[in-house]
Amino acid sequence: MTSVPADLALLTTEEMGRADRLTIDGGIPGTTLMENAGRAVADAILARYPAQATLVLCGPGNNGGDGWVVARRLKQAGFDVACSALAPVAALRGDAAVMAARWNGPVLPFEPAALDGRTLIVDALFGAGLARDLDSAVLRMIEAVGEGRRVVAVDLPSGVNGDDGTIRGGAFTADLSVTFFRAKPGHLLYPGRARTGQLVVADIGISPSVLESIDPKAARNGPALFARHFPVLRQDGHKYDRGHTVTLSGGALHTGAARLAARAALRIGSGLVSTIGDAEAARVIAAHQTAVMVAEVDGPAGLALFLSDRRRNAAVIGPAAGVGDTTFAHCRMALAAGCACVFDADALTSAAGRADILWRERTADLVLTPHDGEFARLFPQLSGLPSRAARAVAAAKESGAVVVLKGADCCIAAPDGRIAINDNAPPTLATAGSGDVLAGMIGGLLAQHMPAFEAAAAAVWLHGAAAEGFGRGLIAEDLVERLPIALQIAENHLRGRGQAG
Ligand SMILES: NC(=O)C1=CN([C@@H]2O[C@H](COP(=O)(O)OP(=O)(O)OC[C@H]3O[C@@H](n4cnc5c(N)ncnc54)[C@H](OP(=O)(O)O)[C@@H]3O)[C@@H](O)[C@H]2O)[C@@H](O)CC1
Ligand SMILES: [K+]
Repeated sequence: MTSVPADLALLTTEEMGRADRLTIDGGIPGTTLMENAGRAVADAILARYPAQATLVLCGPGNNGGDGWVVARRLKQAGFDVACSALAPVAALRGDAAVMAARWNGPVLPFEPAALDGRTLIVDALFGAGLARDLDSAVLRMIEAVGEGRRVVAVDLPSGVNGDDGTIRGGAFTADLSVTFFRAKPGHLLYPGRARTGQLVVADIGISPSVLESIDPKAARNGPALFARHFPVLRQDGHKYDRGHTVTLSGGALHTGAARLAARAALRIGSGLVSTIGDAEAARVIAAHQTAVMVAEVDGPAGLALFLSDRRRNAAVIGPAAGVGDTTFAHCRMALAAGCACVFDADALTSAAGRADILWRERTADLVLTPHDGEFARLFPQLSGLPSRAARAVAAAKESGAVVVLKGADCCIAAPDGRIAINDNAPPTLATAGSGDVLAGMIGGLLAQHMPAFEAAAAAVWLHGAAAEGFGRGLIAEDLVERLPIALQIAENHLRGRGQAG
């Protein structure tokens, strides 16, 4: 078994290199893999675009090797094709040299003039082997390609770092990227994701069995990642089997966030949910809630007493809680009570500069849900890491918590190094209260005894699925009401009726 589901695995460039080597060592020649790779790109083009004047930009390594194959295959299919090679063809080595020798069409100098009259550009300059920033000759070519032409990237748009989606000096913006065997983190992480265009993952003859020894730690988030741990509704089940989520409210004028979180926890299946707050807040909450229970709880000591009932097994602290010592004390009380905790929003800001106390006092599952600003306050020492994924993984290792680094490419990281990258969130999710709903969803799944990493991954994916297709006008309340639809979509995926993943 691999740490992440084999179908959803994302491979770093080093891991992909191992997959290639294991396959070649297993008896499939490198030239066969390269021929399969080039054919897959050509087929993806032929399936989408009419015959047209095409330029294939070939780099000095095996990515360029794929390019010579694409050129030959498109020419065979009736395209008018020329190649332009970054390095002298005579200097090519290995499989790439073999494929270049099989090309019997024009090879133009690597100059912007080569683009004249060509409407389709195949970018086969660099893929997994990108080792440094692009030089001026390549940047000039990218600029000359401009926006009027269609770009198809082989493996990755040149300039995108496959490991983390960062850009090395500049990068092509592709309409279509065809990668091999498995997607790479850089396809899903911004800014790389914005350069990737439509992503096709092609089978080039590498057996999924190589993943056993590679044991990748990164995955695209999807139902298969959390299905095994998702709460099952038993015919003879009872609401008390499905946990009790507690969401802590801010003051009387700040109860909405905890109420949203509570309703989301209930919708996602928590058997019981309580929203608690001080005397004034409790009265406001009581005027709004029906299925969610309300309790008056005053201060950290009151919270400790309330949570001493072990049936209240998950707590969401932070939404509109207020920044300061009281919220920090609430976090410590929740940890001491031994329930699973979600710390969000003001809980995270309140912990800035003293978060190590929380990491030491953690007794059960803990999930942190920062956006980038909260993350920087909580983990200032990690802000220099090059990507959001790297920051999330390092923070999870440091805190012992599952870290949900929110954003369009939300990263969910576990202390053991696993990371799920989410890609189903529409931009409409960036709306007030959306984070409160997510925190409540995670709390509701923790209450149902789901392990923290899978609970967080499931909540993030369902949050995206709930928003998908709604369009403009989505508000946080809609998300909660659409959770049953999202749950149904997840079930359909798992029955193989939805899209892969
Ligand atoms: N392995 C396999 O069997 C299979 C691999 N496949 C394909 O191979 C690709 C990986 O091939 P790869 O490892 O040769 O790396 P690649 O991306 O071609 O670049 C390396 C070359 O670029 C150069 N270079 C790097 N950065 C540069 C820069 N900024 N500016 C200028 N030069 C730069 C670098 O030079 P060096 O650093 O050595 O000086 C080296 O010459 C992979 O993405 C997939 O498409 C498929 O065919 C399936 C089978
Ligand atoms: K490329």
